[in-house]
Amino acid sequence: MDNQRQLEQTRVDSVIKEIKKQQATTQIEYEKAHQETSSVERNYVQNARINTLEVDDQMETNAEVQQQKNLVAKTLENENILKKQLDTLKILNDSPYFGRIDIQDPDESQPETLYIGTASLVDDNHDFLIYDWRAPISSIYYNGALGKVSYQTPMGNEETNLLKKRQFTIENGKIINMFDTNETVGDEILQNVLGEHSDEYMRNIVATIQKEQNDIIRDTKHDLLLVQGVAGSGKTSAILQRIAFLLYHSRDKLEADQIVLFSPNLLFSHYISEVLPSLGERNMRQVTLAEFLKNRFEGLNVENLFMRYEHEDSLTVAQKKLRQQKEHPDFMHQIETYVDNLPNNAVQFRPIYLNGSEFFTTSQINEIYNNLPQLMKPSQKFSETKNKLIKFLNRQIKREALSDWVLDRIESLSDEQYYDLLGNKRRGSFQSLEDEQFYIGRKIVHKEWESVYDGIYNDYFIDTYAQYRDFLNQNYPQALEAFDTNLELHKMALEDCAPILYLRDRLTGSGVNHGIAHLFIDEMQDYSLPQLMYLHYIFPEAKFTLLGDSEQALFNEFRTPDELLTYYKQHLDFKRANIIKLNKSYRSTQQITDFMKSILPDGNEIISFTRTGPLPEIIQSKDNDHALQNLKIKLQSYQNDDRVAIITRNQKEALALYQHLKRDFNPTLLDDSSRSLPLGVIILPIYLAKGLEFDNVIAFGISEKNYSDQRAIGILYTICSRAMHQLTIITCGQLPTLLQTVNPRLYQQSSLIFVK
Ligand SMILES: Nc1ncnc2c1ncn2[C@@H]1O[C@H](COP(=O)(O)OP(=O)(O)OP(=O)(O)O)[C@@H](O)[C@H]1O
Repeated sequence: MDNQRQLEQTRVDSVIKEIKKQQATTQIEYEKAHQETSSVERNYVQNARINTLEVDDQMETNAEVQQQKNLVAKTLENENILKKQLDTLKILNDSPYFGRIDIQDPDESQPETLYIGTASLVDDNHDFLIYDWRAPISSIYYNGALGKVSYQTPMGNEETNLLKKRQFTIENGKIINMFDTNETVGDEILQNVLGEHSDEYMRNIVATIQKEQNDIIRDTKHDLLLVQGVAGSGKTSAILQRIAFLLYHSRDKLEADQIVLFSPNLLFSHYISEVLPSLGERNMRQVTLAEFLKNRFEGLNVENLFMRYEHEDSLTVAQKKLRQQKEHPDFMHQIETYVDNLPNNAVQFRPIYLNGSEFFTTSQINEIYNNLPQLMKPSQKFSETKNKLIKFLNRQIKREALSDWVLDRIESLSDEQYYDLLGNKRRGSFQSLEDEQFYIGRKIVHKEWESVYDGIYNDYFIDTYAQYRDFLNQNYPQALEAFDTNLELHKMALEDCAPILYLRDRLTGSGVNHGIAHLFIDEMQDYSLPQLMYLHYIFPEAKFTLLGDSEQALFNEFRTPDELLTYYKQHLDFKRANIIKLNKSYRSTQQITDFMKSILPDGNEIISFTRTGPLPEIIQSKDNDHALQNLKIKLQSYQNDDRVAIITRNQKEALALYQHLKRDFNPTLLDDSSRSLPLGVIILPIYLAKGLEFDNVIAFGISEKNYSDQRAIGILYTICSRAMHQLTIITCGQLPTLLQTVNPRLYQQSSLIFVK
């Protein structure tokens, strides 16, 4: 192997030489392109500034400006392409590839050797020195055992014989590790990767993608892909790789901003933000459900999952029942029936105002709507009403264009303002001066009445809340009081959001976005079905990839993966749905995984990855003061640059803990607006730790009182599964029942600081 290693190193050296050569030439081209863009931009600015007072000049200027604008866009595009090439070459320069496959095609006499890396590299002879990991042929590196293998190409299925599979770890141009493997993409390299410390940013897993993860990444057949995976099984990693794959696979028709990822919180958005750039791709759009809803309910304080989680215990049985009803798909179907059969006189119109007085009154709008053919659907009537309102408005504008106030305004315009209003028209080119004044006058009135246009375009003439209230009144009168109180307080309950938006969009025919091609939802167990139904309604072209872990359901009731699939198939109208399950947990050491799986009733399905570490530690404390004392002793055992997360059940506990520790340990208390993960001691409630991982986790405040309810198992499981290397549980009082069933051999009990 030593000889082999030498040969491979020689190849690495020559590939790096080629990379450096390409870097040098691309850099020159890039600088040239950059200069060109700057000069074209300068030209553009100058031309745009040219004296626009002379009519002929102005015409010429307009045409030239448009031409220059196109030129700027073109040179900029060229510059961006070169910049992307440079970024990719930089990534390759550090580590050109991580895999090699030797294949023998049936019709070839000689085997062929291919190297696989983050991106392709082609030399002057058009030979591939490196194949992109997303190329069709590369899939056999992740999928195939030695022997006969097949892979998908755009032309159909191809077969070949896989003779060798070799893995490398290359750092700064030197082979650190290299070995041949048969079936899986190697445990040894995976061991090393997983043994490293956690970082502020998630890393890509391109060199060690596992077979079942590869199925998720390369799936292009299904329009609903459900990924159910145990904690730490690489769901998030796999979907980020999937996004990179899709961008490559459909590179002619898919752009990063046609992909939306709903992430669980802002910390998580920050945590995963480096993965795609490290693969040479642009990031997709990212949004949290809370941000998405906040944008759509401007001016209202929209409840988010965290608020709901914090207040969960204060709800009455009746309130919980009502919420369940609102989060049932039937509720959305009732809205459909309500909207589709809405009588004319029940549509809740409201006036459109201009400067405080009614411009279009409710009865005017009602009249337009009522006079439309009865057979039209409400959304058609609504858009027809909109068209008619615009026509009325335009007519009014024409009437107003030569009124006294407008003529006065024209008189007082400066030359510059006048030409601005003329736009592409030429002064003096109108049939008469009155025509020109009429033209300018219309522009002035149009500007002055812009808010009326806005009101019509943005559907302000329908009172959505009153409409929803009417729906509740007919179907759930018991829900009215709470809804009214909320509105008075400018609040909106989370369970009302999707139904209201659905009602509004279905009634007005607006809100639908055909431009989104893929929608990803992480932590899907936290979404209600009405929310998903609404997202499917407004993103009708989007293929959905939903990932989650039923066991980590902090907010909703538990459903098994198969129940979920059936449930979604029944209520979400997708044609080709598929579920992929991941059972192997990669994040934590075997000791931590074995411990956390023993908390779950059916945890046996979880397979731990064979990476060893210390047993989880349970420190029993007799009361809260003692628990704090133990916590402080434990914290002293860490170094300043360790990242230690103390995870509590809720924000109140986190805050109390922060007060106790702030003097001695300078901890960081995270809340739902936090965006980054500093080193040192971090305190956070579990819902903010979703999707994240830490070298060391301390679960604090675990007591029988606090952890005996229905949600306790899911919460404790989620807390424990955030730990990569070390897990400590500090209890308060005797061991809670849910830990009593855990086999004592799976943890170490710290007796040193235990006081009876
Ligand atoms: N194939 C792989 N190669 C290297 N590391 C991997 C692989 N799969 C997963 N990991 C690592 O395992 C850890 C957990 O992965 P990830 O966060 O994607 O899991 P998850 O299923 O989304 O977890 P959770 O649901 O608990 O948040 C990460 O550190 C990730 O880098």
